[in-house]
Amino acid sequence: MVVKETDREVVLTRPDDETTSVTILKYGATVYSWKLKSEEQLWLSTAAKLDGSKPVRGGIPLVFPVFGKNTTDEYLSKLPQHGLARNSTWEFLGQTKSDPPTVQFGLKPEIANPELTKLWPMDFLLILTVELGADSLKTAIEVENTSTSKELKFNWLFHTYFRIEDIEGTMVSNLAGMKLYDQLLKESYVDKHPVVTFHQETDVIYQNVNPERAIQIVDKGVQVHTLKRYNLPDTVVWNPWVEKSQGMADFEPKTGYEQMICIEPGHVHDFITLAPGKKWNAHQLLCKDELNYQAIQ
Ligand SMILES: O=P(O)(O)OC[C@H]1O[C@@H](O)[C@H](O)[C@@H](O)[C@@H]1O
Repeated sequence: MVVKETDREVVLTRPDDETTSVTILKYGATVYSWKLKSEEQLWLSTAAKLDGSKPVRGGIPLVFPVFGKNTTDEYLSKLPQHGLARNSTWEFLGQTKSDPPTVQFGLKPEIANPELTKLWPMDFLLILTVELGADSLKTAIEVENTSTSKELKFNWLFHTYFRIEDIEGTMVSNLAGMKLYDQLLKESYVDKHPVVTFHQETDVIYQNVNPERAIQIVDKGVQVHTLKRYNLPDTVVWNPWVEKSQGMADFEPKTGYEQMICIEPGHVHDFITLAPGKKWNAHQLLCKDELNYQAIQ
């Protein structure tokens, strides 16, 4: 069977290749496993909670309507870090296409986490579409402002945890020349390094990354993941390294930071504002591609 639904999750398998599958937890509509020919592509903490008691540490948590912890907006500032989508149980809307196998999940205030919608009383409809290609995974989001009178102000981000072999042998390409905000230094500057490498905690937001740029994760000269984006101008690059991992109870093993890198495409530098009745769409495509070092224009 291509789509298997249980109370907790949905598993989508390629009809032509049962070793290629994606598993989506209804809580947060969180993709927490994507296997390509039996090989896991995403990192998931061994202490991740999959029982709905907290957002999943790993996979692809969804960040909406706010990235990080807001301190200025009247309503968004009341929400916890990264908003309410990853801590709400979504509705499984079913399979929408057989080739490539595609499923959808929906979230609206009536079913979202009531503790959180109380703090952020807005009208919205989110539709997440997950499409399992032969060697790719596309996650697409549509945000609709279902209010007839109020604007909807939000961030969106796919918090993608990629599985890698060894963080110190890994580099991320095609972000050179981009302006970034370093969340640890609290400073903005242009990244002049030809590639991003990792030797310590990293938490940066690249802004307005040209949509033509495919971000590539390269392990000792070999492309292991390629990330393409639509309508997601910013990219967060995060690795907690030693100390920060120690402080996260759901981050295990403690050496797990060596096998993960978060490359998170989003719209987070500023807010999207949707007029009543309007929709906004974006997607990320995780795939494999030739190594392509793109020149800075
Ligand atoms: O622990 P959380 O809420 O899942 O966040 C993890 C990280 O998410 C990243 O997106 C942020 O840039 C980091 O600052 C943050 O630490």
